[in-house]
Amino acid sequence: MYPAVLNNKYIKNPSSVGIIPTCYDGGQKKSGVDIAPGEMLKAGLATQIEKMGYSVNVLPDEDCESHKPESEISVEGSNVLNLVWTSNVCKAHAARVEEQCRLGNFALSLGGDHSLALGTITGSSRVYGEDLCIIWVDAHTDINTLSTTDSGNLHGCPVSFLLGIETHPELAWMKPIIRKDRFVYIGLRDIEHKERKIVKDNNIKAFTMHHVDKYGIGAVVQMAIDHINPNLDLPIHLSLDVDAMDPSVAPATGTPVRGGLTFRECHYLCEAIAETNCLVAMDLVEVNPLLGDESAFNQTVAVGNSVIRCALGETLL
Ligand SMILES: NC(=[NH2+])NCCC[C@H](N)C(=O)O
Ligand SMILES: [Mn+2]
Ligand SMILES: [Mn+2]
Repeated sequence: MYPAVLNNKYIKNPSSVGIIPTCYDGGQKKSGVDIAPGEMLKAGLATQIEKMGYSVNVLPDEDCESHKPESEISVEGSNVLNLVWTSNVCKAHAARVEEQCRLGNFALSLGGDHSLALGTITGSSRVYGEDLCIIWVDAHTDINTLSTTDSGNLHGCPVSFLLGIETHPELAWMKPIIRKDRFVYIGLRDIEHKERKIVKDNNIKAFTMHHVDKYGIGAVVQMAIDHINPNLDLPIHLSLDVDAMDPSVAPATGTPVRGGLTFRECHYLCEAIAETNCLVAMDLVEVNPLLGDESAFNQTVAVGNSVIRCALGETLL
């Protein structure tokens, strides 16, 4: 079932990277997040990764328009938008992530908004099962349910579905769900009231920016990894929302929140996760090149690409 076996466990340090672009923007309302994968590739992402010694396979962009239903469903007691469309896109994306993981390739998903994680993490969990550990790096918890979401934006909801806190028949393909004790947040600083309760009631480990200030990023990453994967023998999927970084570092994003990770803190975090040799998949989401001026755009695309390289093992020396 596993893509490859080393020491009776997972392949470590895959030598090939599958880049899976899905230009989806229907999980929120600002246009532009869908052009991010193209811009990141145009800025040289694939060649940069090849230069690190990987073989790289860039998959075609998913045709999100073809997944648009003729009509959307409405959910009682919820103002959720684009449920069917998001489900269709993420289901297709999950199959592509699953395939890359089965081939033993590092599955690198480029979004799109963070609703795409409904697909990215389901794809890797089909291969790695309940061993899969998730590190969710974000300003936001993205753990609204269909009834708690005020915005109706599904990019604020994927975690509740991934952890089995929320379900809907339309998303019944999302199996298996992720173990709550193998999920950890880093970088939080904008959590809605109802989300706080969900995080606490479900005992989900969370390192906010308060913890980063108090302990430093080095200790926070260590504690996060110790929590989900103390023996470093389980596969890790990193879901990185660029808004985890401070808006001065990654300005071109739809829901910026001040007080975020510095340039080095986010790079260090990715370097430290790479050092575990357990990383099997990564998502880079919420870059919106249309928000801000040209320099904000270039800066955000470049920082997105550089954190990806760090997660793949780029070092300073
Ligand atoms: N992936 C993101 N940027 N999510 C932002 C979510 C913001 C807000 N909590 C909402 O539910 O709409
Ligand atoms: Mn966010
Ligand atoms: Mn997010």
